[in-house]
Amino acid sequence: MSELLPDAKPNILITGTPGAGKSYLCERLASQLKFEWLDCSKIAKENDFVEEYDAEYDCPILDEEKLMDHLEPLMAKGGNIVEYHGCDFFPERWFQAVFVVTCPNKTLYDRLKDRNYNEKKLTSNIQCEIFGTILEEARDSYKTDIVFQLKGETKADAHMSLKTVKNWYRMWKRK
Ligand SMILES: Nc1ncnc2c1ncn2[C@@H]1O[C@H](COP(=O)(O)OP(=O)(O)O)[C@@H](O)[C@H]1O
Repeated sequence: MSELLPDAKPNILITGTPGAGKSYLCERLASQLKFEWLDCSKIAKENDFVEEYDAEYDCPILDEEKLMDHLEPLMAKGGNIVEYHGCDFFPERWFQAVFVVTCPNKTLYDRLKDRNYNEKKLTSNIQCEIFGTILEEARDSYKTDIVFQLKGETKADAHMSLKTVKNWYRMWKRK
C-alpha cells in the first residue's frame, strides 16, 4: 500500500487483552471522530476468515492472510479505527498510532467471567494482562513513539482515553 493520500485521515489500531475495554472505546471514538470502526473479530466471523477452531480455548483461530487481504484496500483510504486483541501480524505501515487498552486484573476477571470463558481461557487472558503481553507485542511490532497505553476500567478512564486519542489526532493533523 502506498503512503496515505495527502488529505486522508490516519489509521489507528486499538488493541489489548479481551475484556480490557477496546469496543467500549472504539464505539465512542468512531462516532466522535467520524472514523470507520473495523472490529476484526466481527469481520473475521462474518467472512469466515477462520483457519480452524481451538476447542481447548473455545475460540476460532484467525486466518490472518484473509483478514489482511480484506482490510488492505480499506486501510489505503485511511480514517479507520481497527480493533483486535492482537497486533503483531498487521503490516507496520498501516498504522499512524497504536493504543493499547489495559485493565486491572480484578475488573478484567469479572468481565471475562461474565462472558462465561472457560477456566483455561480465563486464566490465559488474565496472565496475558498481568504480563503486559499485548503492550510488549505492540512495542516490539511498531515504533515506540506511536505506541500509547490507555486505561479501560472506569467511565473516567474512557473519558481520559477519548481525550488522549483526540489530542493525538489534533497533533497529527498539524504535521
Ligand atoms: N471505560 C469503561 N468504563 C466502564 N465500563 C467499561 C469500560 N470499558 C469497557 N467497559 C465494560 O467492560 C466490558 C468489556 O468491554 P469491551 O469494550 O467489550 O472489551 P473488549 O472490546 O476489550 O473485549 C463491557 O461490559 C463494557 O461495557
